[in-house]
Amino acid sequence: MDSPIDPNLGSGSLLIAWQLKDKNVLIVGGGEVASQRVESILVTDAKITILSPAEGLSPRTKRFLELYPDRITYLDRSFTSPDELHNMDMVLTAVDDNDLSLEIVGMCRNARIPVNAADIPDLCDFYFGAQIRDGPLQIMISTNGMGPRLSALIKQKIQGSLTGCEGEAIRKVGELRQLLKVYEPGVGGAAGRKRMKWMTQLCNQWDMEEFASMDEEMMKRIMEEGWAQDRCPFYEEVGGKKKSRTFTAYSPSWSGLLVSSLSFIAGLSVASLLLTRRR
Ligand SMILES: C[C@@]1(CC(=O)O)c2cc3[nH]c(cc4nc(cc5[nH]c(cc(n2)[C@H]1CCC(=O)O)[C@@](C)(CC(=O)O)[C@@H]5CCC(=O)O)C(CC(=O)O)=C4CCC(=O)O)c(CCC(=O)O)c3CC(=O)O
Ligand SMILES: NC(=O)C1=CN([C@@H]2O[C@H](COP(=O)(O)OP(=O)(O)OC[C@H]3O[C@@H](n4cnc5c(N)ncnc54)[C@H](O)[C@@H]3O)[C@@H](O)[C@H]2O)C=CC1
Repeated sequence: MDSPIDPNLGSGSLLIAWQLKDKNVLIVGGGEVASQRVESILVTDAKITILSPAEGLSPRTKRFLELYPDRITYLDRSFTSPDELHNMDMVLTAVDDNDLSLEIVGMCRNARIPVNAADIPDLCDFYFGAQIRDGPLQIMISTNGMGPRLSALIKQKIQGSLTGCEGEAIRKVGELRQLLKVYEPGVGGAAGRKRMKWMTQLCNQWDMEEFASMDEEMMKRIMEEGWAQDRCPFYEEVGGKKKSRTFTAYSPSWSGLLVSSLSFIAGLSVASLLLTRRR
C-alpha cells in the first residue's frame, strides 16, 4: 500500500478509457488518417459523422462507410461553419488544410468541445496512440507526440509478449465477477472487501490460459467449492484439464523411473543367470 512516490511526476498525459457510447463524434476529413480515427471511434459505439467531399475519401474510409452504414452519417461536402459542431461531444480533424484545422480547433475551444487535430499536436486536447485490441483488452502506447513511429514499434514488441488468449481470459473473468456478485451481493463495505480479496487471490493463482478455458460448469464449481468454502480452488480441482506442458514437465521423471526399473529387472535377470550357471 505504501508504495514510493515518483518525485518527477509531470510532462505526460492522462491515459483514460473514455466512454463514448451514444455520444456524437464529428470527423472532418475522410482520408487515410481519418479512416484510422473512424476505426478507433467505432470501437466505442459512438455515433459518428464524417464530413468530407467524396473525391477525398480513402479506400479504407469508403469500406467503413459500406460496412457500417447505420453507425456512420456521411456528409459529402466541405466544412462550412461553426453550426457543423452543433450537438457534438468530440471533434477530430484529419484534413490536408492546416488553416482549416486551426479554425476548427478555435471553434471547438469556444464551444468547449474536446478536439484533436491530426496536424497540430500543440493544440490538441488529447492524442491518439498505437493500440492493441483483443476483445475487452485495449492497450495504448503514447509517446506524447514525440515519436509516433516508435509508438508503432513498441506496440509490436508488446504484441510479441502476449499469448493471444488475454482477451478471452478477461471476458471469462468478467463473467465470473458477475456470478460472484450474485453469490455475494451489495456495493462496497465488508462484502466488497471480501469479494476483492478473493478475486485478487484467484487472479494471482491462475494463469491466463486457465481463465480463458473456464466454462459455465467450472465457474459454478469455483463458486461452490471455492467461494462458498472460503477458499481459492486450484484449476485442476474444479475440472480444469492439466496442460500438456505440465505432462511434459513430469514425463522425464516417469521415463527415468521406467528406465531405472527396467535396468533393475535386467540386472536381476543377469545376476540370476550367472548364479544358475555357476551351479
Ligand atoms: C500527435 C499525434 C496525432 C494525434 O493523435 O493527435 C501524431 C502526430 C503526427 N504523426 C505524424 C507522422 C506519423 N504518424 C505515424 C503513425 C501514427 N501516428 C499516431 C499518433 C499520433 N501522431 C499522435 C501522437 C502519438 C504518439 O506520440 O505516440 C499513431 C501512433 C496512432 C494513430 O494515428 O492513430 C500511428 C501509428 C499507429 C500504429 O501503427 O499502430 C507515422 C508512422 C507510420 O505511419 O507508420 C508517421 C510518420 C513517421 C513519424 O513522423 O514518426 C505527423 C507528421 C509529422 C511530419 O509532418 O513530419 C504528425 C503531426 C506532427 O507531429 O506534427
Ligand atoms: N496523426 C497522424 O498520425 C498523422 C497525421 N497526419 C496529418 O493528418 C492530416 C490528414 O492526412 P491524410 O489523411 O493522410 O490526408 P488525405 O489527403 O488523405 O486526406 C485529407 C482529407 O481532408 C478532406 N478535406 C480537405 N478539405 C476539406 C474541407 N474543407 N472539409 C472537409 N474535408 C476536407 C479531404 O476530402 C480528404 O478526405 C494531414 O494534415 C497530415 O499532415 C499525417 C500523417 C500521420
